[in-house]
Amino acid sequence: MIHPAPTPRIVVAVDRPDLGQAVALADRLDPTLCRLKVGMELFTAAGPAAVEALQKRGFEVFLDLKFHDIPNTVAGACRSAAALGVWMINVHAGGGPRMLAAAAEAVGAASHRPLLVGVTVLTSLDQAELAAVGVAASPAEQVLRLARCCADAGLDGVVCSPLEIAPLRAALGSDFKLVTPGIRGPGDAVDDQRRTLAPAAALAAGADYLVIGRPITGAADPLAALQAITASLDGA
Ligand SMILES: O=c1ccn([C@@H]2O[C@H](COP(=O)(O)O)[C@@H](O)[C@H]2O)c(=O)[nH]1
Repeated sequence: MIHPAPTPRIVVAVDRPDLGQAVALADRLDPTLCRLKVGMELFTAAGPAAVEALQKRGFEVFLDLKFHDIPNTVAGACRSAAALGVWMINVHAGGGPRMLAAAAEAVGAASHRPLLVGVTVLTSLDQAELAAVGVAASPAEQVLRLARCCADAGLDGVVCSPLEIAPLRAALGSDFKLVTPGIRGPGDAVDDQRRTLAPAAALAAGADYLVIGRPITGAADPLAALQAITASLDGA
């Protein structure tokens, strides 16, 4: 019996300053092993052409622009993003229930419906920095609060750190998508991330998708790094 290729769980963050460098990186990766994430650095430099170039190479694209504005503006941005034919888009959960509902409604009405997830507490934030911006709750408490807002508004899931997966799964069930950046193996530089976990541990905890940038894109051989992480997920 032929088994279909499993859906890639790894989303590689193509944080590159221009289209040429983004395409060069994509050409050193493999769409059967990963999806790609286009974030604000690349999209600001190259726009929709970046999405199109990566899609043409066979990659599904997570457009990570973290929309955060008044409901009407975010709804329009979500419509424009959906029209690019991307696999997933996101908004900041902190935009509030009405903004989240407007985003969900806009995506629901689109002819191509991407997954819509809400960014909870950035994985670069720890308890002290969260307190500095006026949030007294722990990161885990705040993530859960924002994730409930996302679920209530009809979003498909959230972006969270892999450390918060267990309480989110318990509260929001198995269909709610958990997308986790902050992925670092024991030998990796932590960089600016603060709430991190290794790839296999994140998957075993129940993450749906692992967003990984520098541990792959900063490697001398990005494909070898991707293959090694993919192999480490086997059985997780
Ligand atoms: O909370 C968040 C939300 C988004 N990101 C993005 O994920 C990647 C992570 O890259 P690394 O190089 O693996 O740190 C990056 O594009 C961020 O913008 C996040 O890290 N945390």
